[in-house]
Amino acid sequence: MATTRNMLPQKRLPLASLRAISTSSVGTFPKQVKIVEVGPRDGLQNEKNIVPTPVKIKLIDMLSEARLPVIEATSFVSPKWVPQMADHAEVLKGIQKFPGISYPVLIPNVKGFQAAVAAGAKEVSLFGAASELFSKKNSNCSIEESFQRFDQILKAAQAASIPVRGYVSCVLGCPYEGKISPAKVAEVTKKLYSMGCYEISLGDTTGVGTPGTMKDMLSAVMYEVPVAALAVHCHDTYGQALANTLMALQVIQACPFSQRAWRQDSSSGNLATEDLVYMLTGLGIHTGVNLQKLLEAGTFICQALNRKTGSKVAQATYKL
Ligand SMILES: CC(C)(COP(=O)([O-])OP(=O)([O-])OC[C@H]1O[C@@H](n2cnc3c(N)ncnc32)[C@H](O)[C@@H]1OP(=O)([O-])[O-])[C@@H](O)C(=O)NCCC(=O)NCCSC(=O)C[C@@](C)(O)CC(=O)[O-]
Repeated sequence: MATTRNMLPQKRLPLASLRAISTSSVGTFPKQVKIVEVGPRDGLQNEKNIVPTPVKIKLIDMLSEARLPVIEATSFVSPKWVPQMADHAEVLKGIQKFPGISYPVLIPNVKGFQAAVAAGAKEVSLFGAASELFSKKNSNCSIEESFQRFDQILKAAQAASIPVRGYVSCVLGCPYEGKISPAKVAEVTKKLYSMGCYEISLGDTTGVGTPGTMKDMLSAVMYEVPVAALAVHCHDTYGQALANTLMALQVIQACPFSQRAWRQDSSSGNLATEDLVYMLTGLGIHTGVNLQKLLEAGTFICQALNRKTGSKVAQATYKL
């Protein structure tokens, strides 16, 4: 059975994920954006060598110091599928929980949900796909079967008063199926929303999207799901993540049904959080993130992994 290392694109570190809430407009952009940092999960899950648990914990603590409002800490998936995340319970228990910061974890099924809650998770994220083949390769089930799993998770989560966020992968293309229709993305997203996910993050898993395809996809999804429940998760494999993020911010802000509130989530293969924060700050958009401390967290994980940073802002700041 293949692992996700073969299924998902190789990623540079550090990673960024962003979720935006706009309370009023700055030109055509939201005034405020909520960034969901996914580096400790989405980035480290693809590392060739197992990253030591203390390194993961220190990274998350440094990201907390940088005041990322949401930090996806780990995933309670099968360690046979993703050995990198096998220390999920130790990571979740070992990190400092800063007031006002949430630390959701990824789960694929009820078994993962129960293990996550036992380790102290207060929020979980489930993940589906708009591509049948990707669903099969990532979760060993069809899209329809994944809904049955989600139903079980959402019932268990409701009983435990745990909020559930949803991901839809391959919204702008699939590594196995190629083009994915916006209508299919809208259908899967609508299903997750109607089942009870409070927010759905639309993932450009392989980073093939462009501002054009982002616009078309979002237009279809926004027709079916309230904008306030949407987020985007943009990988940077083709260098489009910042542009796609910008387009998503504009499209959603322009939506007449958005009531000036929407959520965005942009992650990467990988868009560096530093670059994202730099761009948003330049647009006058508030994130609450301390860029200097974020740069320090990026430097820490790159040194720990013996990796050159993928962040242009870090390269420029430190003249790398
Ligand atoms: C879903 C399964 C488990 C199905 O995998 P399966 O092999 O069909 O599962 P199963 O139910 O037949 O169980 C097989 C074994 O796994 C165990 N097992 C079963 N569940 C769990 C669990 N939760 N935690 C720990 N162990 C588990 C289970 O107990 C059993 O153990 P055994 O009896 O053989 O010793 C598997 O396919 C899996 O774990 N997949 C996760 C793959 C993954 O993590 N991918 C990356 C995340 S998705 C992503 O990155 C996209 C995203 C979110 O970032 C957005 C984007 O970029 O677009």
